[in-house]
Amino acid sequence: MQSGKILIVDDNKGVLSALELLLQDVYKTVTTLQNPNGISSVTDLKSYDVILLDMNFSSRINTGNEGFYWLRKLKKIAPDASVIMMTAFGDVELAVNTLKEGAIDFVLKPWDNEKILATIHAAFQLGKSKKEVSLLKQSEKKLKHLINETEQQIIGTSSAINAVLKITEKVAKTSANVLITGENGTGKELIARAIHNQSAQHQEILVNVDVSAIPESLFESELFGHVKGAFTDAKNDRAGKFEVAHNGTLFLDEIGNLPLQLQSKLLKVIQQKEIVRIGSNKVIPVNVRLVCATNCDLNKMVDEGLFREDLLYRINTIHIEVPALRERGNDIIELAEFFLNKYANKYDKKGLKLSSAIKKKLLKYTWPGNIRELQHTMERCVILSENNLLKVNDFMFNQRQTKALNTADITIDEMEKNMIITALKKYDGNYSTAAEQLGITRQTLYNKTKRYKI
Ligand SMILES: Nc1ncnc2c1ncn2[C@@H]1O[C@H](COP(=O)(O)OP(=O)(O)OP(=O)(O)O)[C@@H](O)[C@H]1O
Repeated sequence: MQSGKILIVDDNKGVLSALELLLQDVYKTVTTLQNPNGISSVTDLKSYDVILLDMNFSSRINTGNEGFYWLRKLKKIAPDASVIMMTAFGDVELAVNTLKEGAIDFVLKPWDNEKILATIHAAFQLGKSKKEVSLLKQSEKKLKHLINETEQQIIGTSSAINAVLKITEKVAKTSANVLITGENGTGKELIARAIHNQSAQHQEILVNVDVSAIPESLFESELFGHVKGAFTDAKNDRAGKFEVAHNGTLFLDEIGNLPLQLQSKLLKVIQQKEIVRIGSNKVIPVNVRLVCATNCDLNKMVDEGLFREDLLYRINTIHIEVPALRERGNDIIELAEFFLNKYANKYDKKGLKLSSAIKKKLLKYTWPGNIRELQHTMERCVILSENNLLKVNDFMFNQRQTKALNTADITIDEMEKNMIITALKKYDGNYSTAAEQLGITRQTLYNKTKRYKI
């Protein structure tokens, strides 16, 4: 027996008892109503899965208008109920019109038992699917909310960061594509998330893609999806990141690392606002707000033929440059104290404070790894601290950098080694660009990294 609830509304007693008899062995609850005026007093009307509704109640004038009237009333109270109209007069045109008003099907009287059972069953299944979809949508909404909840506070009051936050707020409300640039660890991803969270699509999700982490051979599949059997490892259909981000924000991090040949594929999707999964020929429209980030100089890359100019124009309607930490003055102390509290709580070491000597040192240091480096420095310091007042000795700054700053104490070889490390770090291990910046050939750079065991 099906668990469904069926309501039959008909002024003909014979019809009611015949249908009740037919359905009571199939569905758990079968309720009959002879007078449609009783519809509004059925308190749990919304809980009915299927409602069978007669088209003609005032027996003399069979225009079907009463059916329309009661159908509208029903749909108002229980918009999700599956309503099947019943008409004794074979007036198919009228019955078809009820479909436009929200009925899902109609049956003609006298009915064929098997046919009416099949119609009711189909309506019941449809209602069930609709409820499932609605439940899924609700949990999707909750999930999206949870995903977006990772919103993090942006610390800092310097004019440099304030200018960034101001433009972030302005651009968030538009649908413009945004390019965020800045050194590693300056908070580009944080800014991308802030744009999404202040945008009209904040209820939807932000999909984060680290372009440099995707092997070239998988790029298309990751971004545009594939269908089962499209290639050896395609065991199932899979949506790409563009589809997942539909109606939300797609954050493409490290866009400067995208190989040229893939740049044209990305450009096509951005221009056409549609994707085709690998192995399929079905065109799927995608509506995403694009935010890209990079620590590369894309204009320079365009000049060098490494980045498509037309793609650059597409992605940087608005350009936000996130300043390096060393350009944010006292934000360094605000951030250091923020991370100090965070890790003091995490490692249960409350009451820690920064000495004025260490504050001076923090302000003087150049923070090549920016906020990420400061964050790690503070975590290490909290773990290793033995007193409440943190002193210079508690801090372990990036050895390479501190040495490089104090050039008087190091050899030329060490200086060269530091320069190579810094250049490779700056260009994310890209030998060609690092070699160019250092003014040596790629081969020389390669030989030197081997010699210095970098
Ligand atoms: N203003 C800020 N306030 C608090 N935390 C910050 C701030 N800026 C950055 N962070 C934190 O610093 C870390 C690095 O930030 P993020 O990952 O956004 O930098 P990024 O510029 O995207 O780095 P990458 O270039 O390496 O991708 C993160 O843990 C982030 O939460």
